[in-house]
Amino acid sequence: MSVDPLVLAEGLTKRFGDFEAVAGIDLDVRKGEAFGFLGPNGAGKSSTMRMIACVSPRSGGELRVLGMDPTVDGPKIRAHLGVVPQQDNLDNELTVRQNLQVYGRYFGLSRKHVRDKATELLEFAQLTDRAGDEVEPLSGGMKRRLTIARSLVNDPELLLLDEPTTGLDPQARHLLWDRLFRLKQQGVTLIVTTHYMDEAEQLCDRLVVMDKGRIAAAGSPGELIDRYSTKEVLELRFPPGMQDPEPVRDLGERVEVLPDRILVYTTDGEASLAAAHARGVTPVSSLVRRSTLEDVFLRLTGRTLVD
Ligand SMILES: Nc1ncnc2c1ncn2[C@@H]1O[C@H](COP(=O)(O)OP(=O)(O)OP(=O)(O)O)[C@@H](O)[C@H]1O
Repeated sequence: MSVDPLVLAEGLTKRFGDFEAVAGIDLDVRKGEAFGFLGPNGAGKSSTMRMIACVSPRSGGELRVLGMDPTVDGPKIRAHLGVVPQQDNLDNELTVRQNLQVYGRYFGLSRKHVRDKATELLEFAQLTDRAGDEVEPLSGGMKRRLTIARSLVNDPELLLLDEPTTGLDPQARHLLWDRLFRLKQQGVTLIVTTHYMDEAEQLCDRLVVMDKGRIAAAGSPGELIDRYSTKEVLELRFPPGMQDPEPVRDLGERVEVLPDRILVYTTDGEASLAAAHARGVTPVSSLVRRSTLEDVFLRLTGRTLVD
C-alpha cells in the first residue's frame, strides 16, 4: 500500500518579478523521513521552504502539504506544522518558559496543557535549568534549541528547519543534531535546508541538491556519492597558483583544480599518492579521504558549496 507523501511538488515555481528563485522543481517528502535541501546561498532553498510553510504563495506548478493546497488551506496546514526560521525570533522580554507557554496559547491550547508541554519541551531542549531566565543571555545553541522546542508546542506532524545550525560552534551543532535525530525517532518528519554537507550527511535520509533554483540531483547521501563521486579522494595542496594537474591527471577517474588544491577522484587514494610521488609531484601536504556531498556538489556544478 502506498502512503501519500506529506509534501508533493510538481513544477513548483517562485518568481520575484522577472527572476525565477525556484524554477519548476519536483519532489516528494515521505512520512517519518528527514528530507534535506542542500545548496549554496541563493539556491532557492528558503523560497521553497516558505512556500511549503504556507507563508509565501507559489508562482506556478503544484504543491500539496499534508494532502492540502496551501493556497486554499494555509491556516489548516499551518496548525500541523512546526517552523524554525533562519533567524531566531524569540521574545526577549519573556523568560525561556514563557516563550514556550505564550506560543502554545496562540494555538488555543489550554493553560494546563501548555504548562505541561513546556515542562516536557524544556527537558527535551536541555533547558530546564534555564526555565526562569531571560532569553537574551542564552548562547546561540541554547536559543536555537529553544526555538526548536517552541516549534514543537503544537505537536507538529512536519517540522521545517531553515539552516538550523548556521553560526553555531561544532559542539552546539552536534547537540542540535542529536535532538533532531530524537525527534525523527519519535516519528516527526523533518525538512531541513542547509549549505553544510556534513549536516546533510548526518541528518538526511534523502535530499535534493539545489543550485540556481533547480534540483541538480536527488537521492540518499550514499546514493549521491556513489553516483557522482569515487570511493576516495586524494587532496594535494600547493601554494596558490602552483598547482599543475597534468602530472596527476591520469591517476584517478577525474581531477578538479581548486585555488589551493588539486583533487584526484580515485578508488585507491594511497596508490594514487604513491604514483604522484614517483612522478616527482611535491605538494605542500596531501590527504586521502572518503568522498562527501561537497564532492557531489563540485561535480554537479563546478563550484564548492561554501565559497
Ligand atoms: N523577496 C524577495 N524578493 C526578491 N528576490 C528574492 C526575494 N527572496 C529571495 N530572493 C532571491 O531569490 C534567490 C533565492 O533565495 P533563497 O533565500 O530562496 O535562497 P537560499 O538557497 O535559501 O539561500 P540563503 O541560504 O541565502 O537563504 C536569491 O537570489 C534571492 O536574492
